[in-house]
Amino acid sequence: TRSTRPQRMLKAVQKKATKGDPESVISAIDYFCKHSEWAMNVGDEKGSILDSVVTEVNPSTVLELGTYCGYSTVRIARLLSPGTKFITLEFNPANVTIARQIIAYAGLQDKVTVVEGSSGDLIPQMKERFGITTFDFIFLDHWKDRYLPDIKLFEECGLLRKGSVLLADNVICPGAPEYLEYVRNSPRYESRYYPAHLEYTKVEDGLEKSVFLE
Ligand SMILES: O=C(CSCCNC(=O)c1cc(-c2ccc(F)cc2)cc(O)c1O)c1ccc(O)c(O)c1
Ligand SMILES: [Mg+2]
Repeated sequence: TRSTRPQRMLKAVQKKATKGDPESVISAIDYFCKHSEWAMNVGDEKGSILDSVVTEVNPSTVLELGTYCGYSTVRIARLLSPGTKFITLEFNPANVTIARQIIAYAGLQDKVTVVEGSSGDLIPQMKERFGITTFDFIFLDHWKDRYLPDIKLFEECGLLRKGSVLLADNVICPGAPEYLEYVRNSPRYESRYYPAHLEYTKVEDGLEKSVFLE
């Protein structure tokens, strides 16, 4: 049967990138998405903003929601200090299989744990299953209608501390209007919008960075 887009993306990485070199894996995926097939990776423009926020926060604990093929996982993992705890959640088992291979090709398999399941089920298990007390940095890039319920879940589960940074992709396209309204109007967050474009297009999109104040 016909291959899937993630499978073709993995093939492009194995063909074009250098094993153990995260930069070449990132470039190979961006090239594939620009010249072969569009895919919903955060991309190079928003990816550079992600890089700068991760570098600024220099987190000890990181959570990514929505691994997809592992592009942003590689972007984040390549910047982390040794000993950082990094967990990424993916709902789709086929994506988990591809992401693990792309992350391993970049040589970053020891830096991150890819967990299959839904954020709604897994977030309440973070403390007991992964020994997390709070997250220093969270990247939201999963179902856009899960951003708001999941940030409330982080609060309820006591997974945020004063200064925790949440960075949300696609707040304009496809959009997360309820999430934006919440973080921009809640006294518990200091929010800032980083304008950019939908990956590999000229369509307006951007990232919202929100710092937990409580
Ligand atoms: O990862 C998933 C699967 S949903 C993929 C989310 N991402 C998107 O939908 C997404 C979509 C677009 C886009 C698509 C078509 C367009 F025309 C325009 C934009 C762009 C992006 O950058 C995206 O991130 C997951 C689900 C539940 C969980 O609880 C969990 O933990 C994880
Ligand atoms: Mg996205």
